[in-house]
Amino acid sequence: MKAKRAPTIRSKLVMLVLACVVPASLMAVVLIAHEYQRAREHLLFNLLTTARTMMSVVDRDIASIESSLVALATSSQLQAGNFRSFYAQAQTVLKIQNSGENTHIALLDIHGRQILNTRRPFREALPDYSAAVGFGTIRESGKPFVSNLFVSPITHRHLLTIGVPVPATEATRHTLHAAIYPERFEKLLQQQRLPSDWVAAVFDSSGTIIARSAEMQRFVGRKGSPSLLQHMQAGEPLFISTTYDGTKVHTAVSHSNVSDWSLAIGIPTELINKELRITMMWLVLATIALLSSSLGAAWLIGGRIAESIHGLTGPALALGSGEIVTVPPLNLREADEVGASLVRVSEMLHHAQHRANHDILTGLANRALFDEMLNQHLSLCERNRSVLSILYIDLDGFKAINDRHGHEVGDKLLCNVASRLKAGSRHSDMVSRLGGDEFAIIMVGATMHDSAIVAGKLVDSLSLPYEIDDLVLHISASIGVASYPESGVTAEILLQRADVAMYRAKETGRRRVATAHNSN
Ligand SMILES: Nc1nc2c(ncn2[C@@H]2O[C@H](COP(=O)(O)OP(=O)(O)OP(=O)(O)O)[C@@H](O)[C@H]2O)c(=O)[nH]1
Repeated sequence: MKAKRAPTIRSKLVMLVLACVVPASLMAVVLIAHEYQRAREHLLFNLLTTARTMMSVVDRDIASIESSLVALATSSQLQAGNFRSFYAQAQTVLKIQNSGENTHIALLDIHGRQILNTRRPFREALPDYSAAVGFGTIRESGKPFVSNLFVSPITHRHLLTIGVPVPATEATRHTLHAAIYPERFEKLLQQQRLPSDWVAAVFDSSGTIIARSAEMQRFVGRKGSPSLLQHMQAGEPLFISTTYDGTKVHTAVSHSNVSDWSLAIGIPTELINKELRITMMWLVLATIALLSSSLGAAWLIGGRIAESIHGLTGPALALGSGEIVTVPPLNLREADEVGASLVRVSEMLHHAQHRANHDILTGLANRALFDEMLNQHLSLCERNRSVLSILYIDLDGFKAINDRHGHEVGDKLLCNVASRLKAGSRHSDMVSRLGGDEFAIIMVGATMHDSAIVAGKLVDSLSLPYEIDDLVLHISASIGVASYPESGVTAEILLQRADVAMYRAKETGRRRVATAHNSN
């Protein structure tokens, strides 16, 4: 079965970025949605409060007209039946109230006929509109009455009236009416300075539009949309209605018990949602930008880290093969620390290997390395049909130095001997200390004759005086020489032959060289 590949540093960093950015983005979406919901509720509350405020403004206006009518109804001229003077008085009241062209006053007699109308000259014949202005209702209830919208029989324009009974005897009871054109309420709505997206409209009790804060002429006299009327009839203060052209509108309605009118304010649902959509779009764009830049950075950083770690592979392999490792700067602290450890370990390994194969005192190869190298060289000699020789060296009179001057001096003497042996042999020769005061040299490519000459020179060199710690010491050396292949073909035989030759050199007077083929 194929082993599952471990994830790379890059993929881990990419996952880290995703783990950081994605939850943060989701959290932002939730917060924005929550904030939007809160803002929407606040907006709808404002919508409803404004609708109620505006309805009360309209109510106040109606009340002010009504109180003016009530005051006029008590006029002495009217009571005395002096209609000409009353006509002038009514015009003065309208002027004082600054009602302009939008409001007129009409007086109806006991039969509902218009006696006077400030819109027309006094005594001019006037049409009958008693049904529209609620003449019968006022007479029956004796209370003020606010009419619905109707078309004036005089001006043929849309009109509303507010009527009050005139206190008098049953026989002379009149009704007094203020005729108001819808523009008066349009003006009122516009004075409220609604935000540009908001539209307010006043509806009479039949659901007909009396006034509108925008596009008044297009809508006045029309019924509200079926959806709007349905919600209004159900008495809902806040709802989503649909306009004639199918637009969804968040609507707030306030109903007046004074006039039985309603005031509705609407704001297109689309406008409310648009804001959220724009915020969400920015959030998505910001998330994409953040995610791409973070992923790009993660990819780049991951690549650099991977590069630094890959830089350790070569040194690690070199360490395995026992080489001394060098690690270049990897531009990542952790990787540099691992690299430094690899270098330290390789040095420790190297020292351990050196200690295992070398003599601690003199630094020369020890017996183990001597045996290993001798066997290797013999194999090569056998394959290449070449020759080698070994010199077996034993110092003469070394014990006496030790006994007389102590081991410390003896040690220093051994080190001096090692130096002279190395100086007297070739670089390709291997000098080793076999133990105590015994040394051996492998001379690759050297015949018995050649090596005996070198051995002779070494005997001379080793016999020169040694200056150690203000002492001048004298020793000599006996050397046995054996050669491959003439003295033997194995390491054991060659070494034994050289040893025997060395002993013979000692026996025959020391400070001399003896060759194996002479002695065996
Ligand atoms: N200072 C010192 N002495 C050592 C060391 N290893 C062995 N020896 C001494 O070297 C001496 C070697 O003994 P021998 O070979 O009999 O000494 P020698 O006087 O050279 O005798 P011959 O070989 O017969 O000439 C002994 O006294 C050992 O204690 C060492 O590492 N340091």
